[in-house]
Amino acid sequence: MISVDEALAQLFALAQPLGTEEVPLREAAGRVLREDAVARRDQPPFAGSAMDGYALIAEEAVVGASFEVIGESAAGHRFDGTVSAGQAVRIFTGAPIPDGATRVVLQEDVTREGDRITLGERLDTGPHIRAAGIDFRAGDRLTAPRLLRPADVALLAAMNAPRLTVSRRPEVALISTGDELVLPGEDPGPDQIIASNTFGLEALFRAHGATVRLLPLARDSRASLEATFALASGADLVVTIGGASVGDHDLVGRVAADLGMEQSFYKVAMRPGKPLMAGRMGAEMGGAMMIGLPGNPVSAMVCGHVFVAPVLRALQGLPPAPAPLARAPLLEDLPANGPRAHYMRALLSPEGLRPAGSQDSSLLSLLSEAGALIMRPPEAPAARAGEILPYLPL
Ligand SMILES: Nc1nc2c(c(=O)[nH]1)N[C@H]1C(S)=C(S)[C@@H](COP(=O)(O)OP(=O)(O)OC[C@H]3O[C@@H](n4cnc5c(N)ncnc54)[C@H](O)[C@@H]3O)O[C@H]1N2
Ligand code: MOO
Repeated sequence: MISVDEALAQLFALAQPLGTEEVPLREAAGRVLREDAVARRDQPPFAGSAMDGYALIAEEAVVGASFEVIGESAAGHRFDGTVSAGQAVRIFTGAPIPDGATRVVLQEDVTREGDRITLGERLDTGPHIRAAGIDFRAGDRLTAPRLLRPADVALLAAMNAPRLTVSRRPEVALISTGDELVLPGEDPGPDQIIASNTFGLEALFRAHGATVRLLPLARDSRASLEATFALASGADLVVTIGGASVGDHDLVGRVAADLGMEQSFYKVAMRPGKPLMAGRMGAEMGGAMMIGLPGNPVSAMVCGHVFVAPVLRALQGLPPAPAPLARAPLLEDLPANGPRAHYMRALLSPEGLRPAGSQDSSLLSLLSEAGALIMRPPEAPAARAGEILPYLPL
């Protein structure tokens, strides 16, 4: 059995970054930028007003001073003349500052009669001018690789970058195994259950940028598994669920080996998720990376968060890194941990982390309620309420 860190290192060794494609800006959120985006212009491209008011010469802005309003500068429509002594230009937020003006006085701080304004008692210090290029300059870069968030998309739009080079989406072939499984909406027999983590994992993979080829449910026979594996051909990553343990009907490892899978590891010192396996499929399967998840629903989902999500990020060209952990206070004492890393389902509230009463790896209701997996390293000593513990947000 290897440690979680070793398993991740071996997975990252298998996960070589995929190729790239160009997408329009509107489809860039959630994708990984693979080539630097370069600003085509300064932002703002001119010195602009930060307020609605009057542009004038800063030295003349004293309480009681009076000015002649000689024109208007609005966003998109600059004032073409020059502001001289005793003059002001009506100006609006985002409008270019007219030549000669060095300050904007808020409209709340003046009284206006016809074409004249007089500055009132509560003048602030201004100048309410945004210099050209304070946000970014032509030639500035948003550097790759980078997972593009909505704020990045706004920045890229401002940089006038209408198309971006991003990673191709990894295609995951998802195989669920088991004679007991039926699909949601079907009529299960008395000994059957609904394939569940299949759909949780599909959602998780898609949230991490993948497209998912959802393959038909494979039965617990060599023939069915082989036929289903064949349908995975050409995918970047083959993920199986179930059939990973030591039972007579747990055939995934054996069938994958017969299909030329070169195994990197089997079994990780963690719970849930111990019977995890990974490797690379044979040439006839395109040499795709393979991850075999344990079937217990919580185990499969936990392994999805701890291993598959980081792999999907690495495939898209982000630096290999474990799932990011957060920290929060523990609300109840915890006993010492055993030799395997323990990912404990816990309720996350503003006060902190309350471990779920049962840690049975079949309980999806508890996983759904939990906002966090408390990360207990192997042999962690007992933890007291109030201690700050690392957790994986769900
Ligand atoms: N003698 C031992 N038995 C078991 C061990 C062990 O070390 N020695 N490990 C246990 C652990 S830990 C786990 S985890 C499970 C993993 O077993 P498999 O990967 O072989 O999974 P299955 O046996 O196929 O299924 C387990 C459980 O999960 C349900 N399942 C499977 N796929 C789905 C799905 N897509 N959606 C919903 N539920 C699914 C399945 O019906 C079973 O109830 O092995 C332990 N046993
Ligand atoms: O590791 Mo199993 O994944 O404990 O239920």
